[in-house]
Amino acid sequence: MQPNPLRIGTRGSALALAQAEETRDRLKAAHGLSDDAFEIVVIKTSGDRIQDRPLSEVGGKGLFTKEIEEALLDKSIDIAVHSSKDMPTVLPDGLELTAFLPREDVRDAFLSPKARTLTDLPHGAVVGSSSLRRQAMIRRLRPDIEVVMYRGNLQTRMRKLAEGEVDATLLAAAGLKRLGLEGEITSYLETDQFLPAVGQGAICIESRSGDTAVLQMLAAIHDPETQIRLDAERAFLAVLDGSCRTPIGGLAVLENGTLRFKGAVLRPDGTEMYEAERTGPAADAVAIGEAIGQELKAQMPADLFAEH
Ligand SMILES: NCc1[nH]cc(CCC(=O)O)c1CC(=O)O
Repeated sequence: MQPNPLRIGTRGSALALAQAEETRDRLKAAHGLSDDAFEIVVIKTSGDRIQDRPLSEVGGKGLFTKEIEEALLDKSIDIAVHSSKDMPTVLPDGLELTAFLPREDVRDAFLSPKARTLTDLPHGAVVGSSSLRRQAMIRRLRPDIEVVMYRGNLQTRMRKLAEGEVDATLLAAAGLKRLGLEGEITSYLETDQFLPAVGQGAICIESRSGDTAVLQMLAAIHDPETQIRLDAERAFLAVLDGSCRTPIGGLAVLENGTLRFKGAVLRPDGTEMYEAERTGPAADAVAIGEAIGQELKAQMPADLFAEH
């Protein structure tokens, strides 16, 4: 039994809170604990403060984790709950991703009051997205569409959509499902056409290396399959030095101990895409992810990620 409550650090957005609560509820169920065994500590990050510019302009990944990692290191929290998609590939010394929850839907969702799918949108329609990957993939599939920058939390984005500021938007299905907003999804973008971001749909827990009490507690809610998939995806991203400036997609799936990995890099304007795919034993997850990263690096022109 924990003498002191386990302090769970999280950002304050509705999605971040839902993820922290899901983690707490899984820990409660696994260990037969009550709510008083936990304290959810909300931490405001630089990423939450900056709302008016694309994340790729202000420094990208890391913006949503820095202040939370400082709280882990100074021991004002015990664990941090994150969207794996938002995690940099390199963590500060002394911190590790020590657990992954079972992965949610990895797909991107299409939301529009005007058309059922991206393909059905009228010529010249306006689609809102702040993700360079989604922007590039939309432009690749529909060069006629105007893609506009679209930030803000989920609720803000849905309001802008309802008010007709854009004709459609793309969001991670996982986030909408976790918020009980699955009903807002018009259709799904299948992963063979529209490769998700590395880590999409996976909640990860970060804690201090060697904090054995916490590690023991987390072991009961950890999903090893999600970890294997994320090991491959994060190794892939690390080779490409992926940040929010780079349109990159990557997805690992596991079938009977075999890992299948597909990665893609795109020119931001959607005019070029380079893809690679490979299968191998789950035990080689990191090597497979790295190999795909190297393969794409060798294929793609050096200026692919240059500003346009
Ligand atoms: N970058 C924001 C972010 N980080 C994680 C999710 C969704 C949840 C997930 O992928 O686990 C989202 C919102 C979105 O992309 O629609």
